Amino acid sequence: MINYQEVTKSFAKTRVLKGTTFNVAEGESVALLGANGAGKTTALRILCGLIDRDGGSVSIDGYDPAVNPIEARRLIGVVGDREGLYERLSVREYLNYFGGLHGLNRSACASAIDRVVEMLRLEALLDRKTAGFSQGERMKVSLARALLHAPKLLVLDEPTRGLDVPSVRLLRDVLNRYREAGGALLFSSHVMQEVDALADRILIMADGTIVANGTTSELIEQAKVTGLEDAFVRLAGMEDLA
Ligand SMILES: Nc1ncnc2c1ncn2[C@@H]1O[C@H](COP(=O)(O)OP(=O)(O)OP(=O)(O)O)[C@@H](O)[C@H]1O
Repeated sequence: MINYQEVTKSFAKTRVLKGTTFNVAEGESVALLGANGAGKTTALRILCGLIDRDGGSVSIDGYDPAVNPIEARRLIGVVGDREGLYERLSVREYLNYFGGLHGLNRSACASAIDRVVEMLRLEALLDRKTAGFSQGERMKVSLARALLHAPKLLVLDEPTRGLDVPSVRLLRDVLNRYREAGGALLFSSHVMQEVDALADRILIMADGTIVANGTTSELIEQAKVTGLEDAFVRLAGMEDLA
């Protein structure tokens, strides 16, 4: 469903992506690991059509997000590193607004909101304005927005950052239910436990390229170590820093 080929991107004179290549199949869950500044957010933002790439090609079910952004965004739900809530809107108003942007009519929007509210246990927050929401509440609302149009692929940038244990468990439960319904996931993370629990396959990013790609056990075997964290450190070339 995702075909990401030889993508390049620079900011001023800094080359961040130097030919990044990976695929994600329909219904697959893939984690993107990399040190701080490796380029994970940049790669995900290009995939979602939020910034332009310099070179290479990106396709989501045949749609290039830079050329067909509306078609591409219909297929994906995005939970970014900045949640982008509108603080003057209540959760209900916010979800209604995004339902409208996705072209859902009034009744389709109402049932989509009911579905995500139930899934994320948002009932008590529904008529509150989002100003002052905690990190966990903000994540839930972002995820509700991302799931509203029942996308085939969810893209999440460090989804558990700043979350307490119950919120992480709720997130994991929602993502597992989404996957059971056939959805694909691509998420970045620094938390090995979460990667191990959620990903079918792991991509390790270093110096602007994907340097390793495999299941947890394949990466451990390739690195000749005993755990995922050690495999990550070795394959990402960070042993001198660790
Ligand atoms: N808009 C921008 N302007 C200039 N430099 C940028 C911009 N966005 C990202 N960068 C730079 O690109 C590099 C990669 O950043 P990116 O956010 O993609 O990394 P990351 O792997 O997501 O890191 P982290 O794990 O810390 O979130 C960094 O050196 C960052 O400073």
